Amino acid sequence: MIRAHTVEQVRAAEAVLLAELPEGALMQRAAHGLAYAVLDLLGGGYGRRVLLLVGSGDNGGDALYAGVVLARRGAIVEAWLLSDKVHEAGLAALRAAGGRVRRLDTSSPGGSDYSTSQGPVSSPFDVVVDGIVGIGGRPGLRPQAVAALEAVRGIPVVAVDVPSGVDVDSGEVSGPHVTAEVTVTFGTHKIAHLVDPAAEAGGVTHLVDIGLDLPAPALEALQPADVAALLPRPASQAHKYTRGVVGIRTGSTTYPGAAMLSVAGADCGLAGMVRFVGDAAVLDRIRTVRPEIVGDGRVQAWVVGSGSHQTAEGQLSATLDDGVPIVVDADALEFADMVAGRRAVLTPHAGELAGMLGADRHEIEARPLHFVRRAAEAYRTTVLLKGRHTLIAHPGRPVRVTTTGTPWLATAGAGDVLGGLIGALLAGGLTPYDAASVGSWLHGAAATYASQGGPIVAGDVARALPAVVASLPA
Ligand SMILES: NC(=O)C1=CN([C@@H]2O[C@H](COP(=O)(O)OP(=O)(O)OC[C@H]3O[C@@H](n4cnc5c(N)ncnc54)[C@H](OP(=O)(O)O)[C@@H]3O)[C@@H](O)[C@H]2O)[C@@H](O)CC1
Ligand SMILES: Nc1ncnc2c1ncn2[C@@H]1O[C@H](COP(=O)(O)OP(=O)(O)O)[C@@H](O)[C@H]1O
Ligand SMILES: [K+]
Repeated sequence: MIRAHTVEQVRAAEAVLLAELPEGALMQRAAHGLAYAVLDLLGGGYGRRVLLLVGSGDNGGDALYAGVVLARRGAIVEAWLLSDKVHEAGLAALRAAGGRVRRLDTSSPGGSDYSTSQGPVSSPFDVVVDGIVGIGGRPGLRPQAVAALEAVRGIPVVAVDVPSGVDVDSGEVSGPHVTAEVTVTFGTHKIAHLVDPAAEAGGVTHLVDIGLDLPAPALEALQPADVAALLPRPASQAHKYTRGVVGIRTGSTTYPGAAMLSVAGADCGLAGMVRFVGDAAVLDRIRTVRPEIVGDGRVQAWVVGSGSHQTAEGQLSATLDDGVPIVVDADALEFADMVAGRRAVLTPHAGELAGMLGADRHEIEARPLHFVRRAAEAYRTTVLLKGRHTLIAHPGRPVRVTTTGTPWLATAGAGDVLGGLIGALLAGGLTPYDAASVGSWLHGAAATYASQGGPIVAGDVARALPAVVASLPA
């Protein structure tokens, strides 16, 4: 499991270690981890040109001490100081290691004056280390930082702890911020590493263990071993009914494809049987390609909503009496009040969640974590907000984030496959929270597997599911 903690949690854990360790030890751990990540990116140190952007706090201190390590490996290191106040011991160490230092003229309102006692900016750099702000920063960047970043635009950036300027605890972005290739973080992931839009700004995250002892996380991301452990697998004495039956009430004569794709997601082999309840002509079409699909009967989970058109309300209310968990998707989300407080997974994309909460789609996209939590509280059930990094919220549980997938998954009908898959996992006995997060992980992994870097359609995702399940650790 990848776990992410709030700044407050990190500060508290850090305080315990700071009291135990010699002064500066924690920063040395962080700086060494950072330096080795930079060496990794550059393929070595000797002769490489490294620019450190150094802010006023310990984030800048990390950058300065990493600069020391890099200078000792033969790198040509230059630091641009963005504030009159900097980590003095780190600065002295960098100077002693042969690093060059430029003090930005912070009196210049635009912050664009880089002329210093040592002359104007000259050579380009191989990498920029963003030590502007870390977990102590407020969202946005000051003009000096913006100007410095502008001057080095196009050069790969390694962010220290977080890409400066993002809101660390929400993953929101409300002003200028760094966009990094790699973010090197310490002790644990922060929320901004996993939640968009900040997560996208940080590039690949590299975690350096500094020995923090941390409480339960605010956020978590399943890894293959977690998915393998949660996956419902057939017992040796299993039969189809003990494995669970999933019922699909989706599609319509107008949208038969939605029914076919929901069934494809459900019919991935993770449930014992799949029932389709709907238009007879649609069932006939499904059976021409999937002869194993049966009609109405008892189920352990329902999937309702995609392509239901005007029948969504009736389809949803028809499922309620069974008292089994329900996946509520697409057209049925308008009637999600009906499942408030029940075992359910609501699966909106940003536009659908906007409709449910009376918000604007752009607001949801800018603050997905805030809104998915709000929806889970409002409906007192599991809510899965689809996107590049899908979020799954359930009252009282850490939000789960899905980091599998590819942008090629943004294709018509992919959501129908996901709904069916989550239904199969519910039928297999997972809780709505686990079914949603395991389903979302498998769906993203299947998309990546099917895509191999190229385009895919929704049916390809469903077809790849068995191979992805088979590739999980035993
Ligand atoms: N915790 C841990 O376990 C470990 C932490 N470590 C490291 O320490 C980092 C945290 O250091 P920190 O607390 O000194 O805060 P940090 O983020 O460097 O700077 C905050 C200062 O910046 C300023 N400022 C604020 N907003 C700004 C803005 N938008 N744009 C520009 N400037 C802005 C403001 O100062 P001001 O200029 O307003 O006086 C504020 O005081 C952490 O991220 C990690 O790298 C590791 O070394 C070891 C393990
Ligand atoms: N940029 C992206 N990167 C990765 N996955 C994405 C991206 N955009 C959307 N997705 C995923 O693609 C799927 C789209 O589902 P949905 O919006 O319901 O489409 P449809 O209604 O056509 O089935 C979701 O699983 C979502 O998480
Ligand atoms: K930073």
